[in-house]
Amino acid sequence: MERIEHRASFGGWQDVYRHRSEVLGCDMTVGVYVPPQAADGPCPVLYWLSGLTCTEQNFITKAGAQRYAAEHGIIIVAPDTSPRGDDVADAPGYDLGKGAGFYVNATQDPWAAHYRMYDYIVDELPAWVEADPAASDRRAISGHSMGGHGALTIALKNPGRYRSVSAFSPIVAPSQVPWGEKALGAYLGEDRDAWAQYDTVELVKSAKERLPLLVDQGDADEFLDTQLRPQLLQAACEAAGHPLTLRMQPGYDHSYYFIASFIGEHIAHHAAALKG
Ligand SMILES: N[C@@H](CCC(=O)N[C@@H](CSC=O)C(=O)NCC(=O)O)C(=O)O
Repeated sequence: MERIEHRASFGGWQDVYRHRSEVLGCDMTVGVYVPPQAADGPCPVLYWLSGLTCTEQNFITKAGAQRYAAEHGIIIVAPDTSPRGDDVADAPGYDLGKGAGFYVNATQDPWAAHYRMYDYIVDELPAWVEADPAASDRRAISGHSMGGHGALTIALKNPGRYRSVSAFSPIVAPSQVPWGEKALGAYLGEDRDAWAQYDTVELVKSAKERLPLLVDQGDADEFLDTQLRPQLLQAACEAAGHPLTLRMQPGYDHSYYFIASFIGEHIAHHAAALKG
């Protein structure tokens, strides 16, 4: 493990680490914000999952989350979005391969060798984080777009592991939209039954824990009707009796300007759950 960035921020530290992932078979970079409260004892951890084309840098440089993490005493862990390296498979488009891991465990060649982002986020990354005495095992999870899909599916598939979950502009039904059909088809094969285990709209039907979902969605989002389709989540939650707060935010697009506008409210939401 190597610390490759270390910058003072709101009384704490915005760090970036490179560490070996055995699950992914490559080195990974991870942003870790450590609030000032960590000097006095372990702090809860919010895991942030970024979207297509992102590395750990997008969230830590654009979201403005450090101010709120420092206010509430929350560590924020923001990993890269796929395995990396010369021996890792890739594809020409921005929506498959490097930068587009979709938070699944791939079963198909050439992806299966490295693309195990689900296991990395659920198990290996928290084990690495929680080996540090600054971090507690009180966890929350959030993300944007592909990362919103990751946060929602991971929380729904792991009852009891997270105290709260939220998402910005998530892909809620990857089995029904072009980004998801392309990625799940490549990573999992053409059997659509295998896709359901990574599809929020499918997972809410039989969720074992009714963890409330907080979702913010801009109504001027360029991907709203083609890739995101939050009304599918609303209908699935209503049918299943799953608690959902879906906030359509007028005028906001898909960018980090949107995330920066509401990240403080999301961190306050997670802080309330993490304190309890
Ligand atoms: N047309 C874009 C598509 C990539 C894009 O918009 N990525 C979003 C996430 S989309 C869903 O996961 C993003 O977060 N980009 C990084 C940023 O800093 O804004 C393209 O070709 O890049």
